[in-house]
Amino acid sequence: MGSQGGRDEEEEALPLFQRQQAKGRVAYRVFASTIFVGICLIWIHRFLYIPMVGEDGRWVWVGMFMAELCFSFFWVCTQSLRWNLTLLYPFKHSLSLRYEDKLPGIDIFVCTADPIIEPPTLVINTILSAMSYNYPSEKLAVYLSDDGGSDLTFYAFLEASHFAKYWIPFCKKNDIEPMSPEAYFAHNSNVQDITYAQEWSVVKNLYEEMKERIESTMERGNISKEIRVKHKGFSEWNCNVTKKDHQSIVQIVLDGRDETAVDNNGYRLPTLVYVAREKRPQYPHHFKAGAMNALIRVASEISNGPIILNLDCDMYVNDSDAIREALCFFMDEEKGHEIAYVQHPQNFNNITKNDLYANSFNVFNKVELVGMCGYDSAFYLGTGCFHRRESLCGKNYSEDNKLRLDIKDAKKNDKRTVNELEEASKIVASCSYDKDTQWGKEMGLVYGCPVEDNITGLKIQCRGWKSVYYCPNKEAFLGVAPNTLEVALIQHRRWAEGFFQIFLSKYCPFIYGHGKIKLGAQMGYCANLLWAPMSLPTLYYVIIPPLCLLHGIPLFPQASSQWFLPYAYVFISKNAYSIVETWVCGGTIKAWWNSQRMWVIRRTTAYFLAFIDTTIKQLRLSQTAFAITPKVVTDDVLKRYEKEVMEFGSSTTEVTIIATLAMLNLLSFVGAIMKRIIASEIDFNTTEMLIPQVILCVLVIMVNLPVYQALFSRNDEGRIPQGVMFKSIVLASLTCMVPIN
Ligand SMILES: O=c1ccn([C@@H]2O[C@H](COP(=O)(O)OP(=O)(O)O[C@H]3O[C@H](CO)[C@@H](O)[C@H](O)[C@H]3O)[C@@H](O)[C@H]2O)c(=O)[nH]1
Ligand SMILES: [Mn+2]
Repeated sequence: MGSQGGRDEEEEALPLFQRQQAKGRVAYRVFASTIFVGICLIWIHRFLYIPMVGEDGRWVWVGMFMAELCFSFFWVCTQSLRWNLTLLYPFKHSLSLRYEDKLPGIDIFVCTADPIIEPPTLVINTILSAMSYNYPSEKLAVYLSDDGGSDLTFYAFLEASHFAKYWIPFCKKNDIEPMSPEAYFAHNSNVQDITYAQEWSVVKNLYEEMKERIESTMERGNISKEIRVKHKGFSEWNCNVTKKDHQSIVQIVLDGRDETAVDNNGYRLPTLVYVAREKRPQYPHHFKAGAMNALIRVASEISNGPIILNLDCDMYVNDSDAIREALCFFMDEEKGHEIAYVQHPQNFNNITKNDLYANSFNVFNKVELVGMCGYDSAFYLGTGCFHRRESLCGKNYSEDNKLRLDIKDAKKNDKRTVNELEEASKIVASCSYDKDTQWGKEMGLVYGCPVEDNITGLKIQCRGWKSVYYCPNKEAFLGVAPNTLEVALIQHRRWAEGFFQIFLSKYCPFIYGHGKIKLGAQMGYCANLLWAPMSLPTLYYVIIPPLCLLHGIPLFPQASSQWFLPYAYVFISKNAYSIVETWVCGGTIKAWWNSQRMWVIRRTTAYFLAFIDTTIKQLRLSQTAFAITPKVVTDDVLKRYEKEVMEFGSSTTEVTIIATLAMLNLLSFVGAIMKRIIASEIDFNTTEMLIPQVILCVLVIMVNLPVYQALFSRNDEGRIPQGVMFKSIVLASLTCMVPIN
């Protein structure tokens, strides 16, 4: 007994999580410093060798200098993300030992916005996975916000609530992971394990049948009379309900307080609530931020869990212990009370081997976010994030927040009936509720920005809270990444636009965060916020050097000069480092190459268009819409994605820019060579001076190989349309004829 007590005390003294600085920091800092020296030498060279007035290429030279200054500044910002890598390790066993009977209530929020773009089967898989956590069910409440206001989604939701009674005990008993039935059955199509083979096939059949019912209802496009009579909730959908115009709908489908609401094994079920907040055309609904804020208020009426987990509808739960791990941070006796949120990386279950569209965020997840955590200012990424309700609702940090997590029981004694709770919730979910209040300003997620997550995270940190980033070996959540170029660019355009808006607003981290968050964190934020303006130097670099090559104007020191060294050193060492970084983070070399292509494409298209949009909007002060990323594609497109063939398809501005830039580099290169061949006298001196531009041009051409294929040698639907091809050739040729000096 005595020794047992001693062990407990020892155990009690231990923290619930540990912080560790990554190895190799000193080596990296030395390396980065050498690059910085190289960059300074480049500036000196640019400055000393500006062509004289009247000499060829004076202005393009100045332009190169400016572009390089931008690249340098941006590079310095990205260094802050690598300077101070800090990893966190939670101890979930200590948590169970100390707090198993004091675990707080958790509210899980799932957002969906459109039954076509985000099919209900996808949504309910997320819901079912969230209901099946290894966590006391009566302490879990799962809320779905349906901005599509669709009875089809509601129908699928109801089906899920029935199926949950089989699925949750099945998961808990057999330690099933991932807890999304779709993902689980896709990966385990054949069970050998005899002990639960029978149960397995029963559950699988139930799932398949449910899926079929939902899908056939989706195909029909409306809810049949037989189904309608089965639940009172359907009466909310009368003929006046449209996506953009309807009353609040709140349906508590499962009530966790109800001790008779049990699964097939007799265990309690989590609370399950469907919410479609009121929408009226004359009220702005603020997209996802508005949806989240409505959920915060509705949940405060019903379960009021002190911790909120926020998930996008396509992000299912992959690790059943993720809540417990997150709680280790919040419940740590010494540091826990400072932490506002615990962000997980965004991982995806549909990334191809060589990550064709650079969607995996490998380096971002494993390096840059870890770097932000070093400043206690992890980004909020909008999904896969555990929030402390108080900090999300606008509370400032103060020392005496300590362990306020067990306010959980406050709602246990709530004697209101389900009906009364629903009515109270409808009021807080109405569209006029947050008009002229602090919601969207100081409370909840911030309105008016397409990257509501980033700006909300920044605001929380500036209120004094810390935030942590936790990247476990086993992914806690898995989502769906865009699998066409178009969608990938839509997403990046939205982000770049939102980021740049933040930079230009009063929330610019250097001003707003000054004195509130560390300088490294301010710089880290800006490494994202400056995506859009970084398109300009990038465009300059892929347009001007090839044109100057064509016109015989050298822009770099000749290869034999000593000034060439800093250019070569910076270029080679930076890229070599980035290859190693990708590889260490688990990517292939080809993935790195693909990411270079996407880097050029994103910057010259999505970020550039975002730059223009933002600039125009700054003048007109209009609000940006949130373009939802579609999550399903046709089989044809999917096949090409799996074979890693790029999908260009339609004649968008983006594709035109991509094709034109590729053609421009090709034409300049070929033109330059032809000129040298035709010219009777070759001036070896300029030829040598042009070598760096030849290298640059060849690299751009190589990285664009899939673009040339899509222009000239493919005939599937994903190729670049002929109209775009002609347009790009004409545009590129015209550009080649522009005189340069
Ligand atoms: O009016 C809206 C629009 C979107 N959503 C939901 O927001 C989520 C994210 O939308 P999605 O189209 O999938 O955008 P992504 O580009 O994948 O989202 C990333 O970027 C967003 C910010 O731009 C973050 O909010 C997301 O969490 C993050 O995953 C989805 O669950 C949507 O259902 C709404 O609830 N209401
Ligand atoms: Mn998404």
